This record gives sequence, C-alpha cells and structure tokens, in this order.
Amino acid sequence: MPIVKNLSRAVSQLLQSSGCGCGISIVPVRCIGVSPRQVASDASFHSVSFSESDHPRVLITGGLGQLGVGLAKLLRKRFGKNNVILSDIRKPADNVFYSGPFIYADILDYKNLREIVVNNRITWLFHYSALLSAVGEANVPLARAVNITGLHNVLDIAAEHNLRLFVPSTIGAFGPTSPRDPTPDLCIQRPRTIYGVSKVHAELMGEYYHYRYGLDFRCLRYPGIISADSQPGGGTTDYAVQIFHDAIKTGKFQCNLKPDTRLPMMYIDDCLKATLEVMEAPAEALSMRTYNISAMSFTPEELAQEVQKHVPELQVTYNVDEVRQAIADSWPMNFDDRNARRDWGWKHDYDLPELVTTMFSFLGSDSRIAQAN
Ligand SMILES: NC(=O)c1ccc[n+]([C@@H]2O[C@H](COP(=O)([O-])OP(=O)(O)OC[C@H]3O[C@@H](n4cnc5c(N)ncnc54)[C@H](O)[C@@H]3O)[C@@H](O)[C@H]2O)c1
Ligand SMILES: C[C@@H](O)[C@H](N)C(=O)O
Repeated sequence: MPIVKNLSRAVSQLLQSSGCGCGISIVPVRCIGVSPRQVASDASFHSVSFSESDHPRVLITGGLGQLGVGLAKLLRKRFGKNNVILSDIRKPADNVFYSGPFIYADILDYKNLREIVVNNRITWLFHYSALLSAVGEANVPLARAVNITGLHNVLDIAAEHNLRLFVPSTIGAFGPTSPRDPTPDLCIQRPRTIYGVSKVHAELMGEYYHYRYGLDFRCLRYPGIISADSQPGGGTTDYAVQIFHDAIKTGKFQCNLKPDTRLPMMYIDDCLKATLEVMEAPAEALSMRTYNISAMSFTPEELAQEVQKHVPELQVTYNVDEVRQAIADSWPMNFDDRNARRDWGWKHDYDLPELVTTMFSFLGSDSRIAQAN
C-alpha cells in the first residue's frame, strides 16, 4: 500500500513538526496504518506475531449459539483444548463449561474484548455473535447494535492486534433483486432485513480493512445450518431443524414456510469443516475474501418426504409465518460456490439423504439413551 504509507509518513511528519506541547498526542491510528481506532500515539501495540508453525490461540465470540460449541470442539481437537476459548454473554451449560476454557465477553464492550485478546494472546478470532434474521426483525435496534456496532469493535481489535479474523455471512446477505437460482459470489446485494444489511456491511467492512489495513479477514456465506445437538437461534431456516425433533417427539410437524420454499442448506459438520479449511488456506490461494459455500438445496416438502422415509407416520401441516416467508422468498434458492471449490478445495460431504440419516442416528441414539435412564 505505497499511497497509504506515503500518506502516513506525511501525516506523522506534519504532527511531529506541529510543535504541539500537549504531552501524549492523540492521533487517529488510521493515519499510521496500524489500526483505525483513536489511541494514544505512544501506545505500544500488542501485535502478537503468529508463526505458522505454532498453534493459533483462538477466541470464539457468541459461542453458545447453534454453531459455536461445535466449532470449539473441532478447533480444540486440532489445536489443543486450552488454545480455544469459547465466549458469550450467556451462562454455559455444565458440559460446555467443563469441556474447555469459557469466558464472558460482550462484543459491545470494546475494552473488555480488547483485554481478553491481549491477556490471552489471541491470534485467531471467530466472530459468531449475531442476531439472526427473524429475531433481528423483531428487535432492530438490538440487531443493529450487536451486528454492526459489535462488528466494528471486533474489526478494530482484530486490526490492532494482527488477528486472523473469521466472520460468517449468510444467504441472507442477498435480497429480492439478487439472482436467486443460482446466486453467484458477486452480484447485486440489496437485502431487506437488518440481519442481511448488517452482513453485507460486515463483508464490505472486512474486505475494506483487508485492503486498507492488511487485516487477514476471511468470510464464508453459510446456507441454513442443520444440527442435532444444538438449537437454532431464531432464523428463517429453523424449521429444517425443528422437523426432526417434532418427528421423534410427537410425529407431527407444523411448518412456518410454504411447502415449495427452496433454500440452500448444510449439515453442521460441513459448515464447520469449511470454516476451518478457509482459515487454514494459504493467503495466496484466496482470490476473494468472502465466499459462498453450498451443499444442498431443498423445500419443506422435499425435506418432509425424506424425513418420512425414517418416520412414515409423520404428519406435516403448514401455518405460514408471513415475516419468515417474505424473508425466505427474497433469499437465494441455490448457491453458486464454484470459487470456493476452485480456490481452496471446498467439497461438501452431506447431501439430503445423508443429512437426514445422520440427524436420526444422532437424535435416535439420544432418545434411546433418554429412555434407558
Ligand atoms: N445457524 C445458521 O443457520 C447460520 C447461517 C448463516 C450464518 N450464520 C452465522 O453464524 C454465526 C453463528 O450463528 P448461530 O446460529 O450460532 O447464532 P445463534 O443466534 O445461535 O447464536 C448467537 C450468539 O450470539 C450471542 N450474543 C448476542 N449478543 C451478544 C453480545 N452482545 N456479545 C456477545 N455475544 C452475543 C448470543 O448469546 C448467542 O449465543 C452468526 O454470525 C450467524 O449470522 C448462521
Ligand atoms: C440462514 C441463516 O443466516 C439463519 N439460519 C437465518 O435463517 O437467519
């Protein structure tokens, strides 16, 4: 970034020659090309240099949602239990608390987050905190704060401390004017939810910080994620998890989307595998910083038919939630992920039949355990 460097040099010369006798001068660090926050000019930066031969020291924000605990498990297997810190503002269940380091971290508290990164010598940050699409529409001010202000805190801390930063985006980052079948990586993005708007903002800000400050920002647009051992946090794709629980518990499922609503979906193991793979990919392999990833795409009717192969007596009815339906109707039906497949070898393992079989073997074995106790 020669222009930035020249500008920085010129600004710092100007400041030095200004003869300001006010002791510690406060300069926008943006001018010296280190971090965009305003900090004291004599502050010492805790830029941990991360050697590729070392294990990263990982922090996961918003880690007690649908995806974070599974991610921590995968990363701990790879990098060691104590190198992966799970964090959230909620109280962890016993099994989570005793499975590895957990810490309270509110992403809206910049100072607290910075302290955690410094004290724990964090080198990689997975930023999972968010309000999802449906809960976001129900509380726009909170979604704006968590998804946008929180992201700003995370970006600044990541830039200041040389972190490798992963921020997930979503199919929800597209809108009704985007091509929907398939949706490529680069196309019109005019989402109509605060969730989608905040995710487009995250993609753009992360990429801007990458080009402007050299931040190692990496981002995947996840489809709707399906998991057996964790509950979704209030999204439009939640029905695709609920159907399994209801099929086992009551044999009845009421779907809040129309039967022919097609959306991209993915089993959690594929999603977490992709997340680790893109974080480990050599920088030279990444021709972009934000990638679509895809595995399958189905409608509620198609999912119900596959589930009925395992639970033939399942009765499915439809009671459409207008908010969720409008959101789903504006999202991609199929995701084009050819760039991820080409650049860093992305390949999914689970298609629809495999997903359904895996969900039932997981939930089935759980219910057998519950019955035995
Ligand atoms: N689950 C999916 O289907 C899906 C799909 C696409 C993208 N994503 C993205 O993946 C990430 C994780 O998704 P998830 O399904 O686990 O979400 P989730 O809603 O289940 O969990 C989000 C977590 O963020 C935490 N949080 C809220 N406010 C916070 C704050 N101020 N400080 C710290 N934490 C806070 C919540 O307590 C919650 O545990 C999100 O960024 C989401 O947008 C998820
Ligand atoms: C798709 C995703 O971002 C989330 N599951 C939602 O529906 O909001």
